[in-house]
Amino acid sequence: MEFLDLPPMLGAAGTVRLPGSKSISNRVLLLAALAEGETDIRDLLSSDDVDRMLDALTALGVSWRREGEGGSYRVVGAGGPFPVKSAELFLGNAGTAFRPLTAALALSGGEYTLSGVPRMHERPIGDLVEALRQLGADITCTANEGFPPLRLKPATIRAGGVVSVRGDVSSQFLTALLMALPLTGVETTVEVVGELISKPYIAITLELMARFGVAVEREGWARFVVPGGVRYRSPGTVYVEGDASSASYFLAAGAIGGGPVRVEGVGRDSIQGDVRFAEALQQLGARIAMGDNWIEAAAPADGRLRAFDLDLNHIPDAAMTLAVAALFADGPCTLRNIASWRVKETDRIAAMATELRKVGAGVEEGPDHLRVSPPARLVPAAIDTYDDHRMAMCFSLVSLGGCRVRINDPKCVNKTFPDYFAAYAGVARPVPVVAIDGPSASGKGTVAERVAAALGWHYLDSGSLYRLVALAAIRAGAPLDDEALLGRIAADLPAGFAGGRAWLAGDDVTDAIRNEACSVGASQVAVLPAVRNALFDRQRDYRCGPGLVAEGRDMGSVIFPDAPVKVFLTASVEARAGRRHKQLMEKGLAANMESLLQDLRERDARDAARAVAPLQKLPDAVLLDTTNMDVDEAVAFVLDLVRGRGLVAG
Ligand SMILES: Nc1ncnc2c1ncn2[C@@H]1O[C@H](COP(=O)(O)OP(=O)(O)OP(=O)(O)O)[C@@H](O)[C@H]1O
Ligand SMILES: Nc1ccn([C@@H]2O[C@H](COP(=O)(O)O)[C@@H](O)[C@H]2O)c(=O)n1
Repeated sequence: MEFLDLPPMLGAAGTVRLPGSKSISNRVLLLAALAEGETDIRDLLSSDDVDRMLDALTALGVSWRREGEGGSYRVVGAGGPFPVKSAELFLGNAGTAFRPLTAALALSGGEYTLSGVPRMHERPIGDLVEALRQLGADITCTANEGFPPLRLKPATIRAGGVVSVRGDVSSQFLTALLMALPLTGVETTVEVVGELISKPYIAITLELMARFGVAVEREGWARFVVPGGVRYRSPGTVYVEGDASSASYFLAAGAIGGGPVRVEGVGRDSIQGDVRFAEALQQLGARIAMGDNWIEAAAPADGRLRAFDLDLNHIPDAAMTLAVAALFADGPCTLRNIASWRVKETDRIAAMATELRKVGAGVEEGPDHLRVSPPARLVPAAIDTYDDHRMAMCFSLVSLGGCRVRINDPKCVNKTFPDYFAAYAGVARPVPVVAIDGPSASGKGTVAERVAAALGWHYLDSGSLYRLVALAAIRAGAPLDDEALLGRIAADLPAGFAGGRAWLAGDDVTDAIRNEACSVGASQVAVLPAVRNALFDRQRDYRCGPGLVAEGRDMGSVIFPDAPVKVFLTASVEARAGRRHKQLMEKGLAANMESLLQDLRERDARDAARAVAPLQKLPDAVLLDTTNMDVDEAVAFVLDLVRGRGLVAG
């Protein structure tokens, strides 16, 4: 399973240019394909779901081409039903392609099959099929009645009169029917059975149909009259707005992470219902500003989001972002009227509940609601994403709680926002790390500790952890090459640092772990992958705001590969042996230059030669040779690097 590790973040601020709206992109493509004339589309979303629609249009004989590298496309409309009368279409998990194409093809007089990924075959389509059958369409659900795959055959379409369609499972059924009906040329009334959900999506449909020359009359949200004798006509050029659902992650990032975060591409003039996510965020206390084509969010004045209890039926997609924002609220939060989540890319109510619990939240799950109680402290977790782009994008926000989070299968964002994580990295500010690696007795510990003190940051002496494992093993009489046993000792190590001292099972072992046996033992246990794996997350947990200075052998290569400052601190082996000799003498301990030299050479060789996480200077690490440098100079050198990277002021 591929994964992406997001480090704990200090906050979020900046500007994001949004990708095109998925809902608008796929609707505009279909309308342009059915219209008379050629349509220039600007800022079309580039994503898996849009690719499925473009592939389908090609298979159906509609000519289109991409112009240049951006989102500019030209579609040559068919001026009515699709010209190709027989095709097999694979539509992935793209509901915005599957449902509207089903309706348009059912009225196109050809023989077609439509299928998708297994999850698509679990997502209901029976209400749409039923409505199309009322018009005379010949549709067979080839596996399970009411679900894809579908087989469509030519049939005599009896348009006119009244067609009823349920509106309480997915609003896409009504969208599909409305967009297809002008193909019949006969005035037809659509009556919605049950309370229509996600009304803003129908508003998008009507707005876009009007731009393509078909004005639908509506009575409330229950009756829609599609006129007869009209055809879609290209409006010439259509601009696709930025995706308002995608905006929700960045607006929430601004509200949680300080902000301001500005999204460009949607604003006051948007036709997308999900812009109302900004209003919801405002009710949580976030400070929101809006222009015609942008929205900006910043944290509440007192820094903490307020608990909420909201009906979110009108913004079902963006509402998922609120479920994760609830982790940062000052009390339990309730999301109501979200039953449609159950039939989306995954059962989003169940998935959200499972993953929120992993990060420590208390969650009550109902048929159409979620109640989220924020944890006192977020817990690092690996988040499963269920092949659902929104799960991946929502849970990236956990990192703003100063908590690292792993996103499994991060490429699922390709469905709507292939560059999501790059965009998130553009606004989220990771807790900075200065990684100092180098050979024994080079002065890493001395320099790192002083740099940390100067910056007011946390300090990690990773070598001490290997020393503690060695000491625990020696005390337990464990052979230092028994990998399985040593791995268990490292995983359950009852050790820590407090008051500048190292503790093992309640004993102060600060001096004990520095003795000869522990020094040699540490470098022996450090070659064992089971030991290194067991200490992996333990070391990463030291990364806390405002920053961390970490020293060892693999800080920059393995534990904190994204550290903005990496230093390889070294000195000649003679200088190092001399320093260690002086250090030991000052402590009143016996020391012999010859044996110190030999010991350092052996440890260096073992550290550099081991298969896992060997000691090495990485290309992105700055070499700091302190052979002829004193401690003050070395510390000043590292502090200059930190300031030069803009990680601290001054
Ligand atoms: N640039 C320097 N010039 C002179 N002495 C130094 C310098 N840097 C460190 N020292 C001294 O060298 C000794 C060893 O340094 P330190 O313990 O920090 O090394 P280390 O790389 O962390 O070692 P180890 O890997 O064994 O933990 C200390 O007494 C320290 O004061
Ligand atoms: N990141 C690290 C740190 C240390 N080791 C091993 O532990 C030994 C003791 O480390 P000191 O820095 O306290 O000398 C060292 O010799 C290494 O073998 C490591 O592998 N990775």
